[in-house]
Amino acid sequence: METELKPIEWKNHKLVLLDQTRLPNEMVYEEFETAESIWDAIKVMKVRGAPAIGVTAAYGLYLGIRDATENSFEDFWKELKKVSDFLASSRPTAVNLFWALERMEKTAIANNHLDVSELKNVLLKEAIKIHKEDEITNRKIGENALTLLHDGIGILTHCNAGALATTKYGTATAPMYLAKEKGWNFKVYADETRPRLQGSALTALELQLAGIDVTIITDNMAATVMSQRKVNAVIVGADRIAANGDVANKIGTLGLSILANYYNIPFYVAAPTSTIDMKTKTGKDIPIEERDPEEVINRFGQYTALKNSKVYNPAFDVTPHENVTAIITEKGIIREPYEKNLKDLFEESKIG
Ligand SMILES: CSC[C@@H](O)[C@@H](O)C(=O)COP(=O)(O)O
Repeated sequence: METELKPIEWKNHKLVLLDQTRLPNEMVYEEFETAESIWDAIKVMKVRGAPAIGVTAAYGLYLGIRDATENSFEDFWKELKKVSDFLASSRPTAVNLFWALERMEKTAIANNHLDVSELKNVLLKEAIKIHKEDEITNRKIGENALTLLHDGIGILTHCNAGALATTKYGTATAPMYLAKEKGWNFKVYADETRPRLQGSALTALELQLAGIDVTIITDNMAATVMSQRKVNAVIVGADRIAANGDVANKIGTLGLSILANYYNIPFYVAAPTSTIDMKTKTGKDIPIEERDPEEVINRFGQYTALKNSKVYNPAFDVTPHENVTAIITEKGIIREPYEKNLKDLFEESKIG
């Protein structure tokens, strides 16, 4: 098995995605050339994780307008907006999807004086820029996060906020890759993350391939490892952070934050500023995706409950900002009062 996983690649004028639904057993790379197939890849989670969805959607938008025949900007814009709105309907929670599409739209508007063919090239360049920036951003998140950690630490993480959820390093896992580079001795506990098992199938896989000491636990074992003092910090990613610091992330994150607070363990959220949605006031305003009940009751083609069972399957939950020790971004570490400090960060960094 290859040791460096490449979740997203732009190659020979096509988008190549590592099909994450087949991990950890098979490494299958699939090529994409249409917005429709990319919409489907996001929906069925061949590609998943907030930053990775954003990067994929940016390429998807380019692929959706690449063969457009419109000559005037006005007609081209109508087509572009149609493709953008379509891609935006693939998944509702991770704000990076909307952030990347908006950035592509703004790029089109800023270059509306160009020939449509030149404009298409500018849009491809912007998608590639979004892709490349993600790697740099994650490394910076890792460097900032490392200042809060120490050699010998035990870290618990949930879902996959790893390299597979981004383009490299991940967000929650970025300090782990950097700690490994520094030769630190540390242990990671990866929650299995029911129902789709991103923790065991993806996080444990990528950390193991990187030679990082990772132990899988089922979600209901988190309290035990915390009570046994095996964990000194919890680090998770985020799908959307509201302006007041409330964090939407993979279902189960809220429970972990409550446990971490009970056991006095710092609870960190590692995310790029593109995951912070200043237009969403609080966690209550974040749309939470509900997924197919089959994810809960059908495991690997076998029912584990009666087929007609009633099932509730929210894919994300919201952790109130009171439970978050710090939000680690590429631009710095943010603490309470989140509303003020996030506002200052956006104003000082001139984001948005
Ligand atoms: C850096 S990825 C952050 C989040 O997107 C991640 O923690 C998560 O919840 C992923 O959910 P998924 O449903 O697998 O897309």
